[in-house]
Amino acid sequence: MAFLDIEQAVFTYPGRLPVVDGADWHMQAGEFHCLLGRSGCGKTTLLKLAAGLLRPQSGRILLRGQELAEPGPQLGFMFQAPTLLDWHTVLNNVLLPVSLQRKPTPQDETHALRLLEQLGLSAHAPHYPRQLSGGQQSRVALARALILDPPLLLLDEPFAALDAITRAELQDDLLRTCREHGTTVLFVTHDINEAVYLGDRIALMHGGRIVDDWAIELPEPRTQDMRHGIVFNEYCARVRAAMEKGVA
Ligand SMILES: Nc1ncnc2c1ncn2[C@@H]1O[C@H](COP(=O)(O)OP(=O)(O)OP(=O)(O)O)[C@@H](O)[C@H]1O
Repeated sequence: MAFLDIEQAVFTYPGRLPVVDGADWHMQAGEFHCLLGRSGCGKTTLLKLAAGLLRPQSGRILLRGQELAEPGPQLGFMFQAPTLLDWHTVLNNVLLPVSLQRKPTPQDETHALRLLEQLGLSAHAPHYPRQLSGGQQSRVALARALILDPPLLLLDEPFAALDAITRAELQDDLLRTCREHGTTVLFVTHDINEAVYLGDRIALMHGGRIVDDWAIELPEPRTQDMRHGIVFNEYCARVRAAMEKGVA
């Protein structure tokens, strides 16, 4: 039994051919999994199945061996747009998942402030989202996704709208924070370089299925200078060739 098992999952939007068509994917606890595939191949749909936001018409999604019925506090989400609430401060945005369940305690506030500190945002806790840059807003969204210490974090191209340098900084923040918290991560991207940098494993989706799942054996912690190394670029070339062929 893995931490998250997707077994023969099938999902079809009404009036369409199946988008997810017998996908099998198994994720071990504490690993960083990247889901890579061409645009429109069904990555977001598979992520929503893994989150319990959609139910498969056949097949099963098992979290720690239990069939997933609906999204719960065991899951943190982060999407491409930070989707912060403009009328709440940064601190209250981070606390939102707590507020939806109960009144935040002083301990919750301390936790939120610690996450903001880890992400270099301490000074912005009393500010409003409109006073922050795009990269800072993404960091707030990441802190919000982590506030309930979810064992599983699902991210759908969260850094796609950011410039290259901010994106690299956020990638390092994400890796460090998830390692510290022992979070299992499912990260959707169509950027090969990003997938190789972040992933312990990369799953390749094509034709509604996972057609390959590679272990990326780069040293830990990852550092930006690895991107220029031979091994890193060999991984990128291998993954690109598989994506171009459509199969591994
Ligand atoms: N709500 C919906 N209703 C009908 N079809 C949908 C819906 N959502 C997605 N699709 C279709 O399902 C297919 C897969 O979409 P999905 O967003 O899962 O792909 P993706 O790999 O994440 O794409 P991208 O990389 O471009 O974000 C696409 O053809 C899309 O048009």
